[in-house]
Amino acid sequence: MNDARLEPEALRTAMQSCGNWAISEDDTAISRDFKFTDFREAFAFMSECALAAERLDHHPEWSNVYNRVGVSLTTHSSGGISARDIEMASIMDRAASRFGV
Ligand SMILES: C[C@H](O)[C@H](O)[C@H]1CNC2=NC(N)=NC(=O)C2=N1
Repeated sequence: MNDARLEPEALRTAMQSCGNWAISEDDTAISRDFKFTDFREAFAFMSECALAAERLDHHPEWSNVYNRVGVSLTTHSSGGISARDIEMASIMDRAASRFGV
C-alpha cells in the first residue's frame, strides 16, 4: 500500500468513504470517537482492530475510557494522511458497525 501523503484533493475524495472521521486542522491526522454500549464491547472492538492493525502494519493512536474509544490515524513516515490511514479507518468503521455503532 502507498504510504505517500495524500494531496488535498485526493484526501477530500478519499474522505467521502469516511464520513464520520474528522481531518485535523493541519491535515496530518484523521480522528473519530466511537461510543459503545459498555466497556466489554469497546474492548472487543479494540481487540479486533488491534489484530487488523497488526496485519496492516499500521497502528492507531487511541485511548479508551469505559465505553468510549478515541482514535487518531496518521502515517508517521509521510508526516500526513495516507491511503493506509483511510484503509485502517474503513476497517474500524466496519468493525464498529458489527457492534451497532
Ligand atoms: C516499520 C513499520 O512498517 C513502520 O514503522 C510502520 C508501523 N506502523 C505504523 N503505524 C502508523 N499509524 N503510521 C506509520 O507510519 C507506521 N509505520
